[in-house]
Amino acid sequence: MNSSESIPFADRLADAVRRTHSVTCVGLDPRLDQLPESLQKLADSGAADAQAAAYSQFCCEIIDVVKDRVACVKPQAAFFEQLGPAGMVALGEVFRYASAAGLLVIGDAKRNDIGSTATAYAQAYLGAGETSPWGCDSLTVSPYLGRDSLEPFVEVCDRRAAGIFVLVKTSNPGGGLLQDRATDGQTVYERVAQLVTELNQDRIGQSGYGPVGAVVGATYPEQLAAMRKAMPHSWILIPGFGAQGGSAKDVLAGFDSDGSGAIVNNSRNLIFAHRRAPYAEKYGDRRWQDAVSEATDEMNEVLRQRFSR
Ligand SMILES: O=c1ccn([C@@H]2O[C@H](COP(=O)(O)O)[C@@H](O)[C@H]2O)c(=O)[nH]1
Repeated sequence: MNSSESIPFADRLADAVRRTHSVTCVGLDPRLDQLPESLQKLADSGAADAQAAAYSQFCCEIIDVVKDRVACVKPQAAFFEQLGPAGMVALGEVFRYASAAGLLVIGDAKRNDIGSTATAYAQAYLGAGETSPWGCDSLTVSPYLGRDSLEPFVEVCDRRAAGIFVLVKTSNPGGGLLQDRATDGQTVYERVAQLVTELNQDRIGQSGYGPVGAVVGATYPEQLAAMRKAMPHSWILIPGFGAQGGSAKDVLAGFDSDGSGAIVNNSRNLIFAHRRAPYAEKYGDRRWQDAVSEATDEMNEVLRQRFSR
């Protein structure tokens, strides 16, 4: 975990992308009804702790499959929180397992609050040792409470060589209701991007990127291109690829001219590949790990080919 790391998160991510030749981020979003049958059986009793154990095993097996294929994973806290305390224990297991496997961990919990409470969230997810049950390398955060709510996260990033991804232009169809509102000649998401850039100032590492990254959806390719230009020193986490309709062509504009600066998340279409064509026919439920492996290789390849054109 980041506790013993002194290399900034942004530089570690750049290294990991270079080493793995992959910009894929595997989203760990376990859903009981989509798990392979063998794991659904583990949760047969319906008890939260049995389901949490199934989620933990599922995610850890995925980590085993993808650890040498991708730079990072993004466990989605919601699916674990849904199970209460047992789920949160499982989430911690997944964070630690991924980290021990050498993957960078992006906790997707979209946290934030007023400054003093934000500090507690930051220490919880990005802190180290006894102050942090989670110790992720980075965390998704909401900008909605303003600059003073983001600063505590940035301070913990400075101390722990961690990173954050601020929600700038989200992938969901309804995000525009607030994010696209224009005031003082700019949209809300453009203003958030400006804030991201301001917070990164004086924090740029050797890779050319700072600890304050941004979330911009693959489902808005034009805005993604504009956001790439607006935040030249931020890593962009691009969700919305695959199940939400985003394609390799759509994400291209999120990258810098040398192919760096962005990672593309795919959750359902990778981790439940055994349920969809062509992998369902080929591997079925019993060889679900092979389906994850091939789907991940395919995503890597599709993105590499796009860059080489
Ligand atoms: O704008 C956003 C921000 C976060 N997400 C999260 O990413 C994954 C997407 O899952 P898929 O199965 O690949 O659609 C999920 O955890 C979302 O909460 C997002 O989709 N859009």
